Amino acid sequence: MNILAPVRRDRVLAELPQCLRKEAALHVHKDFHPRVTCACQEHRTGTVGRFKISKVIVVGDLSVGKTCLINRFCKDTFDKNYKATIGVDFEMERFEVLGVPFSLQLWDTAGQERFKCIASTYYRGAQGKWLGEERQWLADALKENDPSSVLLFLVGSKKDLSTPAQYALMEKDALKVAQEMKAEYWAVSSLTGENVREFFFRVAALTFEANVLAELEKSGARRIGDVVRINSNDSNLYLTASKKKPTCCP
Ligand SMILES: Nc1nc2c(ncn2[C@@H]2O[C@H](COP(=O)(O)OP(=O)(O)OP(=O)(O)O)[C@@H](O)[C@H]2O)c(=O)[nH]1
Ligand SMILES: [Mg+2]
Repeated sequence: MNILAPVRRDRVLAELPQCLRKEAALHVHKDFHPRVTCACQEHRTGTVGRFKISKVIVVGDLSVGKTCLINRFCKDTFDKNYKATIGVDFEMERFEVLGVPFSLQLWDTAGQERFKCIASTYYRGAQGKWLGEERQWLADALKENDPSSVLLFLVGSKKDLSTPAQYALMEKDALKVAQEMKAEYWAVSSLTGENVREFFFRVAALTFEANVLAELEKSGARRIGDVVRINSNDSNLYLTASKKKPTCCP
């Protein structure tokens, strides 16, 4: 029985959303990895789409706009009054990627120093992150995770506050920082909504892709969709038999 409400039509991804700047992107492929597309077509995505929920942790200095960014995407609202986040909040967002349900838990942490210790306990198991200028955030957040399983995004906030000339100057530096951190660069405005949806869709898509690839890797010889036959008369109790040969995967 499916007790979940259907995924909103505006959270459906049929194609890979593109990066903002090719110079600082996690990858620049036009489409999802062919193994991922194939696995989705053949319903071989394992725990992705069933139980798995990916964690996205938004970190950065106080008042840089973390809460507003999440609220613009999740609730399409914007509050010009600043209310500091205390500890940590979270929102759940459900997507459908290549026909497979996929959930992201968006964790909104406090930028204020005195709440930082609370936030750091939530970093564990995170797969996507957003960072302000302070690089200490990156070090703290990565301490709790295997860096190879984390996707990093460096987001410039409040784009509406700069003139195009000011922005162009800032972007040059930001791209350099993103390259050094091996992060994908984005610039958004929660006030106008510019790039907010594009950014979260890109996060969802790349996280989904990485999860499915990891799942396929894990299944290895035991391909997702195989059946395990148990025969008590057999000295070799566990035999795996492939139900269906994949048709399009290498
Ligand atoms: N002009 C403009 N103001 C913004 C934007 N995003 C956030 N702000 C303002 O910046 C202030 C801080 O925003 P928050 O989202 O609360 O900041 P935060 O990073 O969550 O702060 P902490 O919870 O203390 O860590 C608020 O007054 C917002 O209205 C934006 O895109 N443009
Ligand atoms: Mg906040």
